[in-house]
Amino acid sequence: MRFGILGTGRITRRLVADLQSTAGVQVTAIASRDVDRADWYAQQYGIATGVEGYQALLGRDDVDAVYIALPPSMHCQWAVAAAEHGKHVLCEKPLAISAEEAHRVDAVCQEKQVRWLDATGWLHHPRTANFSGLEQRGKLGTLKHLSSAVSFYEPFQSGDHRLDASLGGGCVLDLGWYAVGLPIWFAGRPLSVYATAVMRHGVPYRMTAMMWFPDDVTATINCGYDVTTRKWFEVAGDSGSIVCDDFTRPWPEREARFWSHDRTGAAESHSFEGNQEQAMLLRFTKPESDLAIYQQQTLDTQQTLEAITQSLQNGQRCDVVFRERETPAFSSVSLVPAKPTVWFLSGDLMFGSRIRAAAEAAGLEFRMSSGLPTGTVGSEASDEPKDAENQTSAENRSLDPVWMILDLSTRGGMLPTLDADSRNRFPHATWLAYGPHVQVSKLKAAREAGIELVLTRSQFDMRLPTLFK
Ligand SMILES: NC(=O)C1=CN([C@@H]2O[C@H](COP(=O)(O)OP(=O)(O)OC[C@H]3O[C@@H](n4cnc5c(N)ncnc54)[C@H](OP(=O)(O)O)[C@@H]3O)[C@@H](O)[C@H]2O)C=CC1
Ligand SMILES: O=C1CO[C@H](CO)[C@@H](O)[C@@H]1O
Repeated sequence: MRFGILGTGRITRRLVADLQSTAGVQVTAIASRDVDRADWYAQQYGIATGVEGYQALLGRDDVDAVYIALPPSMHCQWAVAAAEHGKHVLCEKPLAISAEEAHRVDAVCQEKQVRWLDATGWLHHPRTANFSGLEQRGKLGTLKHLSSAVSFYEPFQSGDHRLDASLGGGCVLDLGWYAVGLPIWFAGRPLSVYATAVMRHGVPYRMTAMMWFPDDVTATINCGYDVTTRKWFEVAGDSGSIVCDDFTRPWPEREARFWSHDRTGAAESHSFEGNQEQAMLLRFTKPESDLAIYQQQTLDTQQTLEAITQSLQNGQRCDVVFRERETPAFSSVSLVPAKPTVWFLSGDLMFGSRIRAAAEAAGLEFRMSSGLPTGTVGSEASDEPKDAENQTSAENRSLDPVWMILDLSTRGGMLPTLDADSRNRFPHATWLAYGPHVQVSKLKAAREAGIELVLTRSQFDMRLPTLFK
């Protein structure tokens, strides 16, 4: 994949090297507002072309994908413009400055059939799959509380966008992206948030928030610009905890690490090699790798940060109202033989990673979406060209759900749409619904809707390791 870069700032300098050292990736052009700066960077980093202005880069035939490394307020505009030019979009975090903008990026990329991902590196470090996988998760017991803290002492350059509200500045969108993203990754979508901030330079300078999740899971987070460098989290269950002190990026010259604790204080230390940015780039550029779980994480993080901002403004605890993706990840055309798939209807990324592990252990594909996929299985192949750009969507279309798993704690629920018609679209699927044992009426409604297997969360938990075998 041939990349063009928008912007010549601090993060660009770091990511160019990762782009240039990732297999299958080339950097062919870099654009700046100032042509001399573009040329200087091109020469300095061995990039073929320096381009004046971001728009000119989008028109180039030697660019398949853009890396957007601009201030946050410019992300949506340039991500949408890139997608409209048929370019894949790798955008720096935060994806946008509002949930509405983030969903616009998602919708346009889906419509134009280009891939998108935000450049949150830690999600792709090999360590992350380990600390959120079945084995570590099992040691926690039932999840209860999460904490995270991300800060840097005044990491500014002159005229820094972090201190300019009109450019999307402030620690909420910047460092809160990591601190809030962490509990979402483990616990799924929060129900509500409460936040308070120290304001300086017209932007949130230090922010502390509380988050509430289903099943009485809670989280406390802190981020800011006037505290020393911290990038830690603790995830605690009723029988153990995981502690990590470098989750956003390993400390320089040290391996990535975390510790698992049991209730007696015995700690096991884990360390990992790996370059998270290269892992992210490989995932982004390989057509067969599914980005849906990361895109959902992005959209849910953006929505939660919006509720945090609302709480800062009105001083109240705010519900987080999630909107679903406009264009579903599954559509009606099958171009290649369908692959048996476990489809998880939920926003719970943590549980999703466990179901993925169990599905993959049984040789099944895994997909997750928060809305019911549209389309049918095994419909006629279309005359759409099978070129490289279409491979990903073709691959997505060739899935045959053999399990449809419905998380009843998903907000709004999906039962009303589970009529016979929608179920008939997936003729090979066994339907399973699960939810907290206290949600008696939801479990009953699922049974009445004709779902074959209705389980409490703990029953599902116990059956999961062997369910698909
Ligand atoms: N993933 C990660 O680990 C990190 C991510 N980031 C994210 O990357 C993005 C960029 O951050 P960073 O590289 O530190 O920012 P910089 O200010 O260093 O660079 C931003 C670049 O955007 C361009 N730009 C266009 N318009 C403006 C404007 N009005 N003001 C300032 N710059 C402008 C400039 O390039 P030019 O003039 O050449 O067009 C500038 O060099 C942010 O969203 C940030 O959150 C940042 C650090 C780490
Ligand atoms: O994502 C980021 C990671 O660290 C930086 C501090 O140097 C942040 O400000 C930045 O935006």
